[in-house]
Amino acid sequence: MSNDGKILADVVKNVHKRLRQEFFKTGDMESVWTNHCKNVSCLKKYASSMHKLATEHWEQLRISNPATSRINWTWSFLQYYFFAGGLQLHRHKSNSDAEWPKLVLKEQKITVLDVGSCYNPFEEYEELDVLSIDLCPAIESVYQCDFLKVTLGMSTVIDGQNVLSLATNQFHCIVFSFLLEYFPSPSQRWTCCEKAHLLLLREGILIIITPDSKAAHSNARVMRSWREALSAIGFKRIKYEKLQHAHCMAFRKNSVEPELNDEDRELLTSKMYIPQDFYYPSDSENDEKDEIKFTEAELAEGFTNLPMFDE
Ligand SMILES: C[S@@+](CC[C@H](N)C(=O)[O-])C[C@H]1O[C@@H](n2cnc3c(N)ncnc32)[C@H](O)[C@@H]1O
Repeated sequence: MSNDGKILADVVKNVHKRLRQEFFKTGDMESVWTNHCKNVSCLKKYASSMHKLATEHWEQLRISNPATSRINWTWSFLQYYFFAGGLQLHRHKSNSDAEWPKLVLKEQKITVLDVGSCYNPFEEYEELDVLSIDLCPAIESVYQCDFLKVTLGMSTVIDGQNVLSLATNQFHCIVFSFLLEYFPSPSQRWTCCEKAHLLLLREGILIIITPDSKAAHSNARVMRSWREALSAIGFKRIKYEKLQHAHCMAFRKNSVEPELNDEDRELLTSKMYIPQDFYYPSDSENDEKDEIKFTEAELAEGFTNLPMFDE
């Protein structure tokens, strides 16, 4: 394994682990998150490590084996849905009422909100009009924004490098690529999904990509649980694929926001779990459990160092 890749992956993994430890110890998500957001040096180190890991290490795998890439998968799904008849097919399948304002592209561009973008991996595609946001951007073309806290309103407001507010019913697509497992609490994951629903145009697409090097069936229950939760707010999963290192899913916004009471919300939130929510993260930097579950090749890529892998 390249030592550089391992060091970078450890930085990423340890931030996730520390957040989970803090949440386990205190049970107070709000203060854990506030303190995390104030820890600028940690956020910056994470951003530069993640950027380097993705562009210098994972990119090599993308070149040698394009079918492993979450970026390629997303782009190919978006082409199918917006340019090759997918939208029309799913409109027909959903028996939608004719009253829906039809989803149209502006100047043949798909408006994308990439949440937790880090280094703007989708900017390479001309057909995408991407607004990339991150808690701590790794590069200038990504705007600073805490998606958990940002207000949603009538318009998107950007002040310098900061996004202050996001307009509802505006985006054709929202991307959560390796985002949800960053959060130590299911309620934060659920907040993100509810916000995505409000921000998307009807018939728009939420892409969720979550890391996992194991066979598809080993975390099938988790993926099914997420699908059930999202379906309750009008997201229909229309595509699922297990890549070598990730679950890739596309959810279509089929309906407007349903009325949910506190009880519904609590149940749906609990469905947004990940396996590591249920155990205390060990302090050991080189937990043996991590090592034995994966092949040499996976370890070499550093993929095992993202959370879904170290349950
Ligand atoms: C594992 S990285 C994924 C980067 C990129 N999306 C990818 O697929 O390579 C997770 C990113 O989510 C960002 N993030 C975490 N919480 C966030 C929040 N509340 N709002 C915006 N970005 C957030 C982190 O700063 C980090 O850059």
